[in-house]
Parts: sequence; C-alpha cells; structure tokens
Amino acid sequence: MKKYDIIVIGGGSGGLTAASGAAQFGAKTALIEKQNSLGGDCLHYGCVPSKALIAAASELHDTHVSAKKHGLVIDGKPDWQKVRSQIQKAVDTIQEHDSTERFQKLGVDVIYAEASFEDAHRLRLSNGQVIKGKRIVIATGSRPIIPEIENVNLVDVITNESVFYMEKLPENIVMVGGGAIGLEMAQALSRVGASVTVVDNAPDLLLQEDEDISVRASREFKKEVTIHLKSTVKKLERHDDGVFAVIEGEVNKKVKTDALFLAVGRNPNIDLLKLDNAGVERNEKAAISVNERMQTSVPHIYAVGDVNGKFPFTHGAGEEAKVVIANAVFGLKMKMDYSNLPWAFYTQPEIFHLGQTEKEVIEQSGKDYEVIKADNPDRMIAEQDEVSFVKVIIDRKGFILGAHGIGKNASDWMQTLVYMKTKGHKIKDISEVVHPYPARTEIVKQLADQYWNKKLFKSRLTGFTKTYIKYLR
Ligand SMILES: Cc1cc2nc3c(=O)[nH]c(=O)nc-3n(C[C@H](O)[C@H](O)[C@H](O)COP(=O)(O)OP(=O)(O)OC[C@H]3O[C@@H](n4cnc5c(N)ncnc54)[C@H](O)[C@@H]3O)c2cc1C
Ligand SMILES: NC(=O)c1ccc[n+]([C@@H]2O[C@H](COP(=O)([O-])OP(=O)(O)OC[C@H]3O[C@@H](n4cnc5c(N)ncnc54)[C@H](O)[C@@H]3O)[C@@H](O)[C@H]2O)c1
Repeated sequence: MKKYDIIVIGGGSGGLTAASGAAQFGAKTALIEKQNSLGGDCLHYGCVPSKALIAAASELHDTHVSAKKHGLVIDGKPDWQKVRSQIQKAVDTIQEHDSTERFQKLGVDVIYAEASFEDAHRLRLSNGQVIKGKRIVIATGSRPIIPEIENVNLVDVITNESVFYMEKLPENIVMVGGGAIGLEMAQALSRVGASVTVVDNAPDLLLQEDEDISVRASREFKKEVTIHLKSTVKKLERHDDGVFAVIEGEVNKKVKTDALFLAVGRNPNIDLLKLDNAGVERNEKAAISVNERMQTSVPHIYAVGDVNGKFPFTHGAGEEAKVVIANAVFGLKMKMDYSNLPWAFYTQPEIFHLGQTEKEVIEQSGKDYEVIKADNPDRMIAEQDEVSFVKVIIDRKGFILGAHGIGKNASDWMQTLVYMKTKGHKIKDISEVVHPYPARTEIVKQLADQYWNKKLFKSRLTGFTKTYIKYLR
C-alpha cells in the first residue's frame, strides 16, 4: 500500500492549491481527481467559462447599444457556435496551466480515480488501489441543487455544468433562481440572443448585499431581463403552441419555454466519500463541518472549498487551502480569517462586496459607525455611466468595516479598499494617495476626500485658521 504525508481529494481550486503547496514544501503528496483533467468547477463549469460567456455577451450588448445611439441598425442574432468556441478557447488555454504534467513536476502524484474512505487514514480508489495518508484534505466541491419540478423533462434542463457546452442556444429560457449564477447567466444569455425569464422565491434579489447596492442592481437587471420574485416554477405543461413553465407565488402565470436553467444553490459533494467510515461529521446543510483551522471532526482530516460551505468562491477555497498547508505540513495552528475576503459578481454593472453590510454592522455594533457614499465622479459622468456607486462603512476611528460597490469594472477599482482593510489603514489614508485623473478608482478617493474634508472643516483647526486669516496682513 502506498503511503503519503498528504492526500488531497479533488483537483479543483482548493485541492490544487493544497496539493501544489504541500508538495513544494517537501511533503509526499497525492492528488486524487475523479474527472480526467484538473481544474474542477471553476475551470470547466464555473468562473472561467462564465466569464468568457459574459465577455462575449458584453461585447455584443455594447456594440448594439452604441450602434443604436449613433443611428445604426444591426439586424440578426449572434452565432452561438462562435460564442461557444470563445468559451472553449478560454478553458483550453487555462487548462494548460492546470495540466497534469505541471503538478507532477511540482512533485504531486496525480491519480485519476474516485476516492472514498476505508477508514480515517486509508482511501479506496475506483482503480482498485488503496492508499494511506497521515493527513487527508477533502476538496471535492459542490454541484447544483436540482429542485422538484413536475414534468421537468418536457424541455432541456440546463445547469452550470451544461450551459457552456450546449449545441444550440434555446430561444426561450426560464431561469429558476436569481442568485449569483442566475443573474450572471440570465443577463449573458439574454445578451447573446435568448429570451430569459428569472423566477426566484426570495422577496428581493441579492439579499446578501448591502441594500444600497441591491436596489441599484435590481433596477439595472430588470431593464434587460424579466424577473419574478416571491415565486417559483411548479411544473411544466405541454400546450398546442409549446411547453409552458407554470409559475406560482406572488406571480401566477405560464411562460413559454424551451429550456429550464436550474440555479437554486449548491449541494456539497460528499455522497461518494463514505465519510462515516472515517467518522467525519456534517452540518445541517450536509456540508463538512470544520473549525477555524479547517480541521473536520477528525483532526488529521481537513476540508476546504465548497464542500465545507463556508465561503463558496475560488479565492475562498485557495485561502483555506493555504491555512491547511500551514497546519498540516508545518504543524502550525493557523486560523482562517474571512473578514478581508471580498467577492464580486460579474454582471453589468458589476457588484463588489467586502466585509459587513450596513444592516450587519447595526446588528453587531449598534449605531456606532459612519457611512460615506460617493457617486458620479467625472469619469463616470463623461462616460454617461449613471450607475456607479460606492458605499463604505467605517468605525469611529475611520477603520473600514464594510465596502460595497456597483459599476463597470467595480471588481477592479474597489480592490484598493481590500488592501486598506487588510492592512489596517484608515479611510483618510487614501486621500494622501494621488490617482491619475480621471481614473475610475477616483471614485474611491473622492469618497475618502469627502470624509477627510468633513473631519477637517468641522475641527477646531478651522476656527484657528479663520482667526489667523482675519489678522493676516
Ligand atoms: C457558474 C459559476 C460561476 C462561478 N464564478 C465564480 C467567480 O467568478 N469567482 C469565484 O471566486 N468563484 C466562482 N464560482 C465558484 C467557484 O467555482 C467555486 O467556489 C470553486 O470552484 C470551488 O472550488 P473547490 O475546490 O471547492 O471545488 P471544485 O473546483 O469543484 O473541485 C472539486 C473537484 O473534486 C472532484 N471530486 C469530487 N468528488 C470526488 C471524489 N470522490 N474523488 C475524487 N475527486 C472528486 C471533482 O471532480 C472536482 O474536480 C462560480 C461557480 C459557478 C458554478
Ligand atoms: N462571480 C462569482 O464569484 C460567482 C458567480 C456565480 C456563482 N458563484 C458561486 O456559486 C454559488 C452558487 O450560486 P447559485 O446562484 O446557485 O446560488 P445562490 O445561493 O447565489 O442563489 C440561489 C437563488 O435561488 C433562489 N431559490 C432557491 N430555491 C428556489 C426555488 N425553489 N425557486 C426559485 N428560486 C429559488 C434563492 O432565493 C437564491 O436567490 C454562489 O453562492 C457563489 O458562491 C460565484
């Protein structure tokens, strides 16, 4: 039986970081992946193909909008096969970075097989092998939840696993779920030529965002996509003129559809692992329970990424894997800190989120905080962008508690605030940094200037300077 210092199950965002880090620090490492290539959801069914589709969709949308503005009429629909090849090209290029050979060169034993626990140290692989690990990292990701919908098979059922590889773009799509996947994909698919209706059972979109952002975002999305809230799709019905999705809830109607896109959340991939053989516990959401050191209920078994359900983003999985390397390879007691991890949704406008929302601040710290908001700096005005907006919530001393932004490329220009929060800077510090006029990041500086000016002109210093100027000869 082969023995390893570390065995990593799952070759996606979390597993690749854990395996490459462990091997480079000298641990004898095996990486087990059940598909026939590395990269996981992010590369094959998530971040990469979705951003490639969004890029194609945005180019098409912007072309249409500017042509119309200048009196040019563009007719016809985009060629889905061409859009698809742009997506495939992006995946193939990044796949080279995640190649088997690259990880082998780093010293990782890459094994393509499905893994399950024989006991707390031994794994049985679908190729018949049994291997033993001193430490084991579970990084098996998640998959889409499939809700019960009567007669669902009357149309094509799409999830994030099939959408990027569809032969044909359906004419009418009903999207069940208007969360991160639902909104990014609904807008992109409608921009490449489908007619999309989003149905979500929540009272509002983007409930996890600060209200100032979600209100603005909802307003923008509703301009492009039909959205029905507090409702769900109960069943499909075949009529003479096609198949209809029966929507029930606050909205009760039937919408003609050729495909149902299911995006109602994720289930952790634990079913194949036989966790009970190792004694690894799950929480009420069926995700693997972990402590701050990313240890499961069995201390030498760790879990990172979507499978623990804590922060289901690629960079979250990567950060958790770094904590595991420190603890499992070096025997440290490092804790995972989520407070400086941002996320962004790549809709147009983009949505950016860091730290607490104003509602969360009130719930946790009462009224002892300040809000600064900024919109409409010169660059946005020049580009007729009326949406871009930033809101920062600070404590009494000026330290950032939360930062929320919306606008074109917000994921880029809001990043300054992540640096500041992570490094413990006060909001005024950015006033001292020169930004080239009129860069988009100026909106962040404008916000800091606003705060600083208010502090300055309210202070006793202003009284002194007034007196000084009065007597100045
Ligand atoms: C449409 C979409 C868009 C997204 N966009 C973004 C984005 O823009 N930015 C962002 O940060 N996040 C994004 N995400 C989220 C991101 O993809 C995930 O958070 C990330 O992939 C999680 O990484 P992971 O390592 O936990 O799991 P994965 O990357 O899914 O890797 C898990 C791997 O484990 C393998 N596996 C499972 N079970 C076994 C087993 N028993 N034996 C062996 N191997 C097994 C799987 O085959 C898979 O390769 C997106 C997700 C989706 C669905
Ligand atoms: N840009 C990014 O980083 C990005 C993009 C896409 C996905 N992701 C990740 O993927 C995860 C999963 O995304 P998701 O969109 O599947 O989940 P989600 O939790 O973001 O959204 C699910 C939505 O479905 C709705 N819903 C649930 N059950 C329903 C039902 N029966 N009928 C109608 N609506 C229902 C919910 O109200 C919610 O709005 C996200 O949490 C995020 O971490 C990230």
